[in-house]
Amino acid sequence: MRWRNRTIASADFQSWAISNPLTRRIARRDAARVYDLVSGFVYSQTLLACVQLDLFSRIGEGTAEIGQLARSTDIPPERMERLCQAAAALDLLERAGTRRYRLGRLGAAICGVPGLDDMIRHHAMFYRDIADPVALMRGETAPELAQFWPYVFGQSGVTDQSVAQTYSGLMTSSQTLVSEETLRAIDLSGVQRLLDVGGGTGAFLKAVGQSWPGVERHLFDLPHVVATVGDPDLTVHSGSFRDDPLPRGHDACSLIRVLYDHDDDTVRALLAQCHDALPPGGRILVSEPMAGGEHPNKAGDAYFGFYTLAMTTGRPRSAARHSELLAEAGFASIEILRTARPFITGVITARRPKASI
Ligand SMILES: CC(C)=CCC/C(C)=C/CC/C(C)=C/C=C/C(C)=C/C=C/C=C(C)/C=C/C=C(C)/C=C/C=C(C)/C=C/CC(C)(C)O
Ligand SMILES: C[S@@+](CC[C@H](N)C(=O)[O-])C[C@H]1O[C@@H](n2cnc3c(N)ncnc32)[C@H](O)[C@@H]1O
Repeated sequence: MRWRNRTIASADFQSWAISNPLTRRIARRDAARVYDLVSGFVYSQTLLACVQLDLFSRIGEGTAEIGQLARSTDIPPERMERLCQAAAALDLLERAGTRRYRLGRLGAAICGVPGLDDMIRHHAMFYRDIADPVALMRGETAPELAQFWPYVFGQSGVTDQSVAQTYSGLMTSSQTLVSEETLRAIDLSGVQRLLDVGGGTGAFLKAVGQSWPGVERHLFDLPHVVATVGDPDLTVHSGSFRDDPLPRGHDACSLIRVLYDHDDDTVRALLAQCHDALPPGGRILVSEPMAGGEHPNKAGDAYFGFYTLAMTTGRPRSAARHSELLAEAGFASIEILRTARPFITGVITARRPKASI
């Protein structure tokens, strides 16, 4: 590996490799990947500008002309053209003639992902937090994301409904794909009563109701979060898993995008609580984006690694690490399930052993 890296790092080797028919393809591909890493933040900001200016919905299913887009967004036409050309280069838009554009494949896909628009908008804040990544890593900054998700710090005293609604709204809309992936991976047959711990406003349980209508659904979350739940089909329990016991009488419990918000001590205590609250044979389900461990991945290790750093709490964990923590809490029959889009979520299930230890 040392020899490989010394060779690739040589400028002479690089110019030889790009013109040699045998190595040309790999050299070109790696050079383009390096270019994308170097300039990726500009691509993300191009996307943010499109979203902030509502370009995709302004264009809709038809086409739009530069002058029209410029007027409706109050951007000078020459600059609007620059944005549209940049977006077309990224397949967000497509040229539909001179100075006219339609949605590109990726622009159309973004319109179809529930909540992605809001997720992209809130990245303006995340982007400011990682502007000086070294200062962030040294803990010398006061990241805004830490203020945006107040519940993570156990601020159950947060009573401001507008704060609760903003973050619950983002969480709910971003839940659709997570539920979809999770429910595709798991089989809930045999489950009679499911408790969704940290279930937010009940988006996952709503999806469970559609796929598994026989399952009785219970939600546990902080008081100011459950205050906004109005679904009569859900039984709502309010409390904090840090301070209160979990409700009993369920044969399964789920933790969807909950563990990565917290440090290992909180996770250990929460898993132990889930174990105690379940009957022997009861199932636990963990679903959240996961780090790759020995095979680091972009969503878990890069995106959520930095995201949780900016939140100043929590960390993404690999499936192997989750399995260790589950085993430590007394769970057995641990299964790592495959999802079609692991960047959306990874899924693990386990059981409290019948002869409990
Ligand atoms: C039909 C024709 C003509 C051709 C067919 C060709 C074809 C098959 C094309 C494919 C088109 C297609 C279906 C594309 C679909 C694309 C999709 C579904 C893309 C989905 C992308 C999803 C993304 C990018 C999701 C991003 C999610 C993020 C960034 C989530 C962040 C979550 C956060 C920050 C949560 C925070 C919670 C906290 C605080 C950490 O607890
Ligand atoms: C990242 S959100 C996930 C919400 C939902 N499961 C989803 O995937 O959309 C984490 C959830 O954990 C809840 N939570 C955080 N700390 C909690 C605590 N101490 N007790 C109960 N719920 C808590 C939050 O209120 C929030 O709804």
